[in-house]
Amino acid sequence: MTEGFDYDLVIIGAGVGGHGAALHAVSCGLKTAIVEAADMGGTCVNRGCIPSKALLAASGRVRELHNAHHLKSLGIQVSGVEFNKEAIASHANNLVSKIRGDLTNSLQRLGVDIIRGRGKVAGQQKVSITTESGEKTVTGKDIIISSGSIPWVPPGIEIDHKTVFTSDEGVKLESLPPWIAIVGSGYIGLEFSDIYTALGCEVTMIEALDQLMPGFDRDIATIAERILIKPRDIETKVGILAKSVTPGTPVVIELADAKTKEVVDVLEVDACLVATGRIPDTKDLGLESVGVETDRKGFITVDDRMAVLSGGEVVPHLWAIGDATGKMMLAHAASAQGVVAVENICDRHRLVDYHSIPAAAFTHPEISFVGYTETAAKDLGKEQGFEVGVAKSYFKGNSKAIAEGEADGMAKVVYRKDTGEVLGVHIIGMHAADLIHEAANAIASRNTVNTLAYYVHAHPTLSEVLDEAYKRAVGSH
Ligand SMILES: Cc1cc2nc3c(=O)[nH]c(=O)nc-3n(C[C@H](O)[C@H](O)[C@H](O)COP(=O)(O)OP(=O)(O)OC[C@H]3O[C@@H](n4cnc5c(N)ncnc54)[C@H](O)[C@@H]3O)c2cc1C
Ligand SMILES: NC(=O)c1ccc[n+]([C@@H]2O[C@H](COP(=O)([O-])OP(=O)(O)OC[C@H]3O[C@@H](n4cnc5c(N)ncnc54)[C@H](O)[C@@H]3O)[C@@H](O)[C@H]2O)c1
Repeated sequence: MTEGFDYDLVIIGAGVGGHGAALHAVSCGLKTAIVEAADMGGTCVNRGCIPSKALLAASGRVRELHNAHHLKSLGIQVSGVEFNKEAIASHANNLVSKIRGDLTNSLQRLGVDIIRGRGKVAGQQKVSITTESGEKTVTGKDIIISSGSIPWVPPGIEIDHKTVFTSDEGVKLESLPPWIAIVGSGYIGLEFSDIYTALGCEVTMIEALDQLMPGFDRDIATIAERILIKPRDIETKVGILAKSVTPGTPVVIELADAKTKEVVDVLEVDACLVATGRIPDTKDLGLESVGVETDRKGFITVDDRMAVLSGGEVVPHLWAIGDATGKMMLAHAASAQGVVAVENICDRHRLVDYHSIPAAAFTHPEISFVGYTETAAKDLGKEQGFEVGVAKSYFKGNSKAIAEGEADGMAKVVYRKDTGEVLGVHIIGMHAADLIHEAANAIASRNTVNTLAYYVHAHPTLSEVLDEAYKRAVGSH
């Protein structure tokens, strides 16, 4: 332990980012404390990844069992499917309690001091904490801020947490409204439309930009629309802004043209889920005590070592990770950033390689990607003077997918034509979220399609979809 300090490292926020940083800090021999104002595990464990994936698992089964045509093709007949909303909600809730308990125990077992209360930077290498039993100050040689994010609700939208709500309430599955509007077609909008339609709700999806799923590769978004939106009970309103949402029975939504802002229609629905993005939870963190200002949106500015910057200069011994930095609002990115921050605290130079961090939407089927979209790769190619190649392969040509009767989907590899380096991979199809890691590792090691095309994949597996795409890229198939 560093002399003169209570701790080597004090972490503010025990979400996935703070947890990942704490585990790595202990393995590096740092005496560590973690400060948490609310629920251990933060957004991912309590209101994000974990409960939403539990709901997707249960609702996905319901969808599958309702699909008589699909079951019949496998020789199966099911006479009626019943589900209990409360029991599905309990499955999610029980999973949250279990993972939160496991996360807390893992910290305790490793000797991390958990301090319950609201932490605040109180000058260099000092954190003050408002606890139930009063104010307490601890010193740390280094401080990591991992305070996370909260839902962003656009002006004009009123939340009553019952008829108009965000994912914070959505994951509790308190109601199954017959007709629900979902504002936003990003990750949360997509995943919840999957849950609600599987459980029998009618959905109207409202997206302000002129494309659904604007963050995804265009080919993937087109297929996603064909598989995940069109055949389901989902009406879409694209290029349309939810200008005002008023809670009640019914919920009243004023729809405006996103460009002119003029009201074009009024919707009356049973409920509304607002999934319009997230903002950093960085207010009242005492950053001014060390001369740090957040950016315009409230994110803490950091370099790729995760050191906090003020006016472009590194603030000594202060680090920030996770959603609060806005670099990539994903759980695994937050904990990877935590590991990188700790490595640098230990004087081992390490940078976050965002290019190789994968992302996934856990819809049925799943969508996943890593690296550049085709459009972004082509822009980069123009700038740097290289040509971009694209190779696609389809689940309908994959024996395992056909055996499962789930042969809808595509894998797309985007690569440099001159060197063969893989720039991006995009998959939609069965188990896409698991399949992406081979591509993520390939990008992390800057591997090329020329090498990857000769790696051997077990047969028959879904991983052969990617194998096929690499082989097509080099023209061997
Ligand atoms: C519905 C939903 C589904 C999601 N699904 C996925 C998914 O499938 N995969 C994925 O990768 N990501 C998913 N995410 C995103 C993921 O949850 C976040 O990227 C992740 O939680 C960020 O971790 P974090 O540690 O930065 O912040 P958080 O998890 O937000 O944790 C921050 C913690 O800091 C605490 N805190 C804040 N201020 C203070 C303070 N002053 N003092 C003490 N404590 C403080 C908060 O109480 C909180 O517990 C999902 C998000 C949502 C909303
Ligand atoms: N599987 C996962 O990894 C996962 C799942 C859920 C959430 N998350 C994380 O949570 C974050 C938040 O998710 P999200 O879906 O809320 O945000 P998002 O940024 O992915 O999508 C928000 C969408 O809402 C639209 N929008 C904003 N205001 C609008 C308005 N007034 N009317 C109509 N449309 C409007 C935007 O154009 C955008 O397409 C994501 O950035 C993601 O990092 C990840």
